[in-house]
Amino acid sequence: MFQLKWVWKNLEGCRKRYIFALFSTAALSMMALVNSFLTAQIMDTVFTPVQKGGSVTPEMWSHLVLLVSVLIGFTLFRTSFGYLSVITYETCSQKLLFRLRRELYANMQAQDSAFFSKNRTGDLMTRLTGDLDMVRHTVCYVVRMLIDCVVLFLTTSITFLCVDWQFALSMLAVTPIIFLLTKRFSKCVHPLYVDLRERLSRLNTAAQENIAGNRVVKAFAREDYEIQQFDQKNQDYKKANLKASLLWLKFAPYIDGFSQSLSIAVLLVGGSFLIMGRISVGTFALFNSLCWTLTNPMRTLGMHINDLQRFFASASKIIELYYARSTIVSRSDAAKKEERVQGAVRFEHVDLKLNGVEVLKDINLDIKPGETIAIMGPTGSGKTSLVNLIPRFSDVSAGKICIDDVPVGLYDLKKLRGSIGIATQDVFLFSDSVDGNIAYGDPNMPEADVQRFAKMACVDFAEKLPEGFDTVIGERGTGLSGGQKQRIALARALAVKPSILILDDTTSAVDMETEKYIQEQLAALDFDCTKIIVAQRISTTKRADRIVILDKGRIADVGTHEELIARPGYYREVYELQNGVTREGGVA
Ligand SMILES: Nc1ncnc2c1ncn2[C@@H]1O[C@H](COP(=O)(O)OP(=O)(O)OP(=O)(O)O)[C@@H](O)[C@H]1O
Repeated sequence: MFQLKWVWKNLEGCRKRYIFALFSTAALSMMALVNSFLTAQIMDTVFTPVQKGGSVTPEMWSHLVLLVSVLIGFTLFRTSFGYLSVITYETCSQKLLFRLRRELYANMQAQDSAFFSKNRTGDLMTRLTGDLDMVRHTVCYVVRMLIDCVVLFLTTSITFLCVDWQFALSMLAVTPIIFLLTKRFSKCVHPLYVDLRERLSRLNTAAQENIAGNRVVKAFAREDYEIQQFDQKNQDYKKANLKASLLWLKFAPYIDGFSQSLSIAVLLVGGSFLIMGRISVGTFALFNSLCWTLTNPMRTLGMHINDLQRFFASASKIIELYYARSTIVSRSDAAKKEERVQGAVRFEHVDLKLNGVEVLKDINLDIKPGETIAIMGPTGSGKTSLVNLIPRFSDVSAGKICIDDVPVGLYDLKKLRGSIGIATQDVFLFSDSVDGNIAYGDPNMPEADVQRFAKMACVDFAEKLPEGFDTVIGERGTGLSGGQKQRIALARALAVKPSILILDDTTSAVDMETEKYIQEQLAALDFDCTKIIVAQRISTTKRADRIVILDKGRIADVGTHEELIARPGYYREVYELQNGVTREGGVA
């Protein structure tokens, strides 16, 4: 039920309209009885006397015309009112959908990397599409139908009881059985819909991963395997769907059967009462014509409860996302520094544990403003994890990191990240022009600046693209080589004129000549910038002021290129390996 409360909370701004829509549904359901009443009136006051041999008087004609006119007028009114009601439901539900989509998307933007590693993309997409649509469907249709069922059933029952309680009770006798069956069905179907929702999410995740990784699939010629895997998930989803539908089919014959028995009761009991003269033809016609207003709610209630259970399963998933809070947020007392960050970075006894795995241990490092630090170490030694701590992509488990002597946790997150330019190991470019990608951090960047940073990062190849810097690249755009993508990512990081520039293996796919040019450009930046460069190539690290060697999450050594090649250790080994130098000092 908390799901409905949450929906109500989010209907803020259109609650009055929604209440109007709910009441209009109740009113419309009650109005459904009026036509039958008017028909019964016509029968008892006009048709029956005539059939009994009475003469047709002018009063009868005028009474007939009046009642038929009221009937037509009322039907027109009911139709227009119904139209207004549906429009109100639609506008409220669309408004709710728009708001939820926007808030969920904004909340997702605020999540940290732990959230994205825990939640699969396909699952998040399911929440933002199918699950949200289920919420809209419920607000707009299911609730309306449920109110219609309940009000129609209650008004008809009360009317029947008022007109002839014995006749009414004979018809209502089976209703408790139907309600018990519906309740049982609702209880049984809920876990099936939770399972169905999970299988849909798995299916979407499989499709999304397959689309994203289609090149790997093709490279390993694993299309058949992938189709087989997808088929399996598709089968699972189909089975879960069938299971949920078949459950309704198990209950439906009983519910339908008991509902249909009402018409038999009308004929048997009503017919006997009519023959005995206990009730008029009009009363019989009223019970007969309103029989559907009792049977229909009972027959369809199960289906609407079916939908409601789907809603509960979907809404729970959305609410999880809606209330997900990142642990990495700006503190309320975060310093609102306006001035430019100087770029001094200090690690003090920093430990980092990720999912229980000790990734960094007792890191101590003091980086001065403007210094260039290279970080090197074997795969998995913690280089990326170390640099990720500076913009708070993750938070330290112990110790602290200060920028300009202020702990990173005390910075406003936007200010902190706005002072850092980062080109990550996995280059991601948006489906936008080369220009747009470079100016991502500042969409108002003058074209001259874009060109300047593009030149620094050697994005000269863009001029040869079909539409130059306006060529759309990224997911749906022109294909680029790994090195070209890295250069655009570097230009994007430089373009925000950061106080701290972090390059995580950014030039690994760039040729030596281009790399040399880029390094010269980085050394001559026209703004103050501390550079932290993760690299595996000696050609990249040798120009750094200091080189930090990481090993198994600890700092194993620190020194200049000359100092490190002078002593045995990881750096010298890599140097010798990359330069073809033998132990004895010769060239291999
Ligand atoms: N979210 C995580 N949960 C658990 N362990 C993690 C997580 N992220 C990274 N690790 C582990 O932390 C260690 C350091 O990873 P990191 O990516 O920082 O290494 P790296 O030195 O940058 O490696 P590479 O040179 O291959 O990029 C690895 O053993 C990795 O498996």
